[in-house]
Amino acid sequence: MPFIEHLSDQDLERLALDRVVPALLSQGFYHLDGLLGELAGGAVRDQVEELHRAGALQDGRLASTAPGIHRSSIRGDKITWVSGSERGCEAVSFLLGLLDRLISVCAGRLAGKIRERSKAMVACYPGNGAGYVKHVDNPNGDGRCITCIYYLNKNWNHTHGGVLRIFPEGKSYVVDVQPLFDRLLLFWSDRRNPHEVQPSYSTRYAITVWYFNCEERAEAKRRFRKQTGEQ
Ligand SMILES: O=C(O)CCC(=O)Nc1cc2ccccc2cn1
Ligand SMILES: [Mn+2]
Repeated sequence: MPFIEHLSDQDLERLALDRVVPALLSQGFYHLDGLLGELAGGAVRDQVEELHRAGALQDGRLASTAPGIHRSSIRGDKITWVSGSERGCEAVSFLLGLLDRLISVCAGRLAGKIRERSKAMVACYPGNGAGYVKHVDNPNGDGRCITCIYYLNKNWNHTHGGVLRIFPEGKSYVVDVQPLFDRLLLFWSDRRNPHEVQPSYSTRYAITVWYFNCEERAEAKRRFRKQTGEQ
């Protein structure tokens, strides 16, 4: 089913240059509503729900868990990684294509070469009060430059919790973002944007991709090869 092109190339360019880039440069984060529209946004949500129903979402891994600390007290999401080429992920692929177009226009105005990204991480907080403790996505220069999160939750309100709270570095205020349907949030992945997911009391779906700064990514790979003794 061909999706209605909700955003033309010109719309995307205007969005990138007039809103996303200025916000990233001045505040370090930006969110917008109505990215895909009801039809395509709904199709993405249906495909993510189907992944969940099919049991494709597993407990999010942790780098390390201190003995006696149960993982879900740190990170209660269930995730899977998709490239978008999988059967049943056509709408996710459409979203990723749109994000790639948006970021490539932004990249022309931002420092560093931003040309690659991660696969898409599809995440579900099951609504049992689990969240994700305050953390920085890229604290040590692993190459991740921009975090893009697309939210899928219809009829979400404050009683459901699940707010993404950003603690912008060096600022006295916090930024609360509700995980609303068809909402896109972008922020610098490094120490400028520690963030947490507050306890969620309803099923909370999101898709995250990380865009890489090529030089930082290449340097991180060199460091990794040196540490692991590979030539
Ligand atoms: O769903 C949201 O609003 C954001 C949740 C979130 O921060 N997820 C997340 C998930 C991660 C998975 C692997 C490595 C680093 C990660 C950092 N952050
Ligand atoms: Mn994060």
